[in-house]
Amino acid sequence: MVRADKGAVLVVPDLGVPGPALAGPVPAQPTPAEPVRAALARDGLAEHDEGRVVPAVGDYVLLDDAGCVARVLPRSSALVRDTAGRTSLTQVLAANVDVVLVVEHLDPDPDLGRVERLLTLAWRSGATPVVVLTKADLVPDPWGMAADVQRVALGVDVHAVTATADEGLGPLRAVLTPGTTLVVVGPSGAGKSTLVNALAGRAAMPTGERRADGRGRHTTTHRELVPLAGGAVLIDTPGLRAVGLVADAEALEHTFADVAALAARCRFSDCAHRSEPGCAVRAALDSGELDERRFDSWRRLEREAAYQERRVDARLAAAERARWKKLTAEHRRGHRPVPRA
Ligand SMILES: Nc1nc2c(ncn2[C@@H]2O[C@H](COP(=O)(O)OP(=O)(O)OP(=O)(O)O)[C@@H](O)[C@H]2O)c(=O)[nH]1
Ligand SMILES: [Zn+2]
Repeated sequence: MVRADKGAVLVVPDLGVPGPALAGPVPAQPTPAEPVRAALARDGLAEHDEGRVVPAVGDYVLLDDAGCVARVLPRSSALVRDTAGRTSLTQVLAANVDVVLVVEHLDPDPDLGRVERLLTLAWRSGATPVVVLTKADLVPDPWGMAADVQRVALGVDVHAVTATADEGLGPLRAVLTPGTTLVVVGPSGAGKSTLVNALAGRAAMPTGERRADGRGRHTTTHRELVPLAGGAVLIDTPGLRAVGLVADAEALEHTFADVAALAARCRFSDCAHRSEPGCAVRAALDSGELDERRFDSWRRLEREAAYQERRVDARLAAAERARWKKLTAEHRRGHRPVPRA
């Protein structure tokens, strides 16, 4: 699926190419499929394994005979954002993403906390993160800096690049095999568009330099699904750029595998790592094995994840209360309540 619209979605017919054949022109595909409009049910939702959902960019959908969206196929991954909505707890920004490029600049200095945050987001989605450090040409020792970032990006490939001079992009191009779907996340001005254009081999996205109106990306028309060279596909939706964190405990254990391993060695399983005896985390902080910055970053994201969880619980509880209220009211009016399975 290419784009969500009012009551309809734009879909590209599958031409039998492996992977998400949604991108339109790919080199091996001389006749690009034209996107077609497919209507949604009145509630804007479609059947999915886990109940009815809003189709997202990157979704594979099945159409019925009338050309309406009948079903959203199971998602291999989903980038989600927490919503304030009453009905759904999270909003899927992009589905079936294989690779999340976490883009961070080397100049000014990379913000390690932000890298950790975006890695957590990526792990949570089910996609594979890759860190891309941009503007290597502006610093004397990009490799040393990349090594510093690598220490907070455990088990993740870290690349230093100069997209403006097409330097260091080889390993990234190797990732972008046909059918690979990726998203790019990172702060404004990090060089995401420049990077994507270098990877696409053409101006697929407007870069900072060409935006003279000063109004930022929201004014640009989004292609949503951008075909890159080599048959990979980039999902570029406006919401992705400003995505907030949806952390969960599992994703944090992935991003902070080192801290999690230490915490597992604390004497008490509910250790708060403050002044408890036998705290392996404190010991590592004291010896310098774990640095304070990383510990604080972990703490902050843990708190956010816990908050998020409470909010989800509260919303579920409120929905349950509302259901009972309705049943009681119906009962009082003499209707027979219909218990839900
Ligand atoms: N020197 C140098 N400048 C770069 C490099 N990559 C990007 N830039 C510059 O950094 C600025 C911002 O680049 P963009 O690609 O627009 O950044 P972005 O991340 O897409 O920014 P938003 O659209 O605001 O999210 C532009 O002036 C680019 O030319 C690089 O490798 N080296
Ligand atoms: Zn502890």
